[in-house]
Amino acid sequence: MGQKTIGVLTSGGDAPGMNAAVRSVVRTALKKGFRVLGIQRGYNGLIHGEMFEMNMRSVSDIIHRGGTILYTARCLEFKEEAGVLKAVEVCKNAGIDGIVVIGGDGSFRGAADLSRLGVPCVGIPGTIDNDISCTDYTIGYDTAMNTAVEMIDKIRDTAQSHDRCSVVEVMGRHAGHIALNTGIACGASYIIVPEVEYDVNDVVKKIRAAGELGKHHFIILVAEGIGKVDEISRQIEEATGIETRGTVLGHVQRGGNPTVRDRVVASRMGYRAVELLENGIGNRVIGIKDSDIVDYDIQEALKMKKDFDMELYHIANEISF
Ligand SMILES: Nc1ncnc2c1ncn2[C@@H]1O[C@H](COP(=O)(O)OP(=O)(O)O)[C@@H](O)[C@H]1O
Ligand SMILES: O=P(O)(O)OC[C@H]1O[C@](O)(COP(=O)(O)O)[C@@H](O)[C@@H]1O
Ligand SMILES: [Mg+2]
Repeated sequence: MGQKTIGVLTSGGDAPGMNAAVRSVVRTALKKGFRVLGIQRGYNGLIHGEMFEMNMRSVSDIIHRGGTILYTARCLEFKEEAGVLKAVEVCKNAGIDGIVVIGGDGSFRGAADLSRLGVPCVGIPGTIDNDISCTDYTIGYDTAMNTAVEMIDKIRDTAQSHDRCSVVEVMGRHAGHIALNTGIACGASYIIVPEVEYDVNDVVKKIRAAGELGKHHFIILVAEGIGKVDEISRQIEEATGIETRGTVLGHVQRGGNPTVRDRVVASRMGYRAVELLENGIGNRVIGIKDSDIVDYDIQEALKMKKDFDMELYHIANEISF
C-alpha cells in the first residue's frame, strides 16, 4: 500500500482554536508518514479542488491565532447529493484516503454523507456555541465566553455610571450555554435563554427586587435564540422607568486568540482524529467526556441530546441581587 493521504478542512462558523486543531492534525499525520492536504473554504473548496500540500512549517505560528488559516465557508451546494458526489470525485482524483472535518453539527452531516460514499471522515467539534450533544465541550467556546465577559464588564462600567439597565445579546444559535455561563460570570440580574420559558414580567420583578435592596444598575443577558433585545429593553424601561440600552455583541465573540483550554482540547482532538483515520476508521466524531477524549458514530452523535445546565441556571438566579 502506498503513502496515505489525509485532508483537513474547517467548515461553518470559525471558532478560536480551529488553527490549533489544524496544527495538531497536520503534525500528527506528518509524524505518522502521511501526506497532508489542506482543503480551503470548507466543502466549497473540496468541491472545487482548492487544496495544497502541507508540511511541518505550514502550521507554524498559528497555535495562538483566532480564525482559520484554511478559511471556512457555509456551502449550500454540499447539502445536495450532487455536490457531495462532486466532492467524492475530487477526493478520488487527489488520492485522499480520509478527511478531518473541523466544524459544527452541519459540517458533521456533510462528513457523514462523504463517509457513506466512500471517503472516511472524522469530525472535530469546532464551534463557539457548544451545541454539539456528544461532547461536553467544543473548540472555541471558552474563548468566545471570555471575550463576551470582557465586553460585558465594559458595558457594566457605563451602566453603573449612568444607573442604567443594559440588555446584552450573546451568540449561541439555538442554545443558551454561552448566555448562561457569561451571565453568571458577569453577575447578570436575569438570564434569558431558549431552554427556559420566560416572561418579561419576571425580569421586571427581579430588577425591582434588586432595586429595593439598593441596586442601581442591571445587566440582563439574552441568548441569540431569543433575540428581541430592543423589544425587551423597551419593555423593561416602560415597566421600571430605568433607562435601558440594548447591545448585540455579535461577531466579536468569534475572534481573538484562543484560550489555553481551547488550544489544549484542539491539540488532543486533532491527535485522536488522525489516529482513527490511520486505522481506517471513518464516520466518527470526536468528543470530550469527563476530561477524556472519546469518539462516536456520526449518526449516533447527531441523535444525542444535550442537557441544559438547570442547576447552574438556578444558582445564577439565586445569587443575582
Ligand atoms: N444536512 C446537511 N447535509 C450535508 N451537508 C451539510 C448539511 N448541513 C450542513 N452541511 C454542510 O456543512 C456546512 C456547515 O454547516 P453549518 O450548519 O453552517 O455550520 P456548523 O458546521 O458550524 O454547524 C454547510 O454550509 C454545508 O456545506
Ligand atoms: O457568521 P454568521 O453566518 O452570521 O452566523 C452566525 C452564527 O454562527 C455562530 O456564530 C456559530 O455557529 P456555527 O459554529 O454553527 O457556524 C452562531 O453563534 C451564530 O448563530
Ligand atoms: Mg452549528
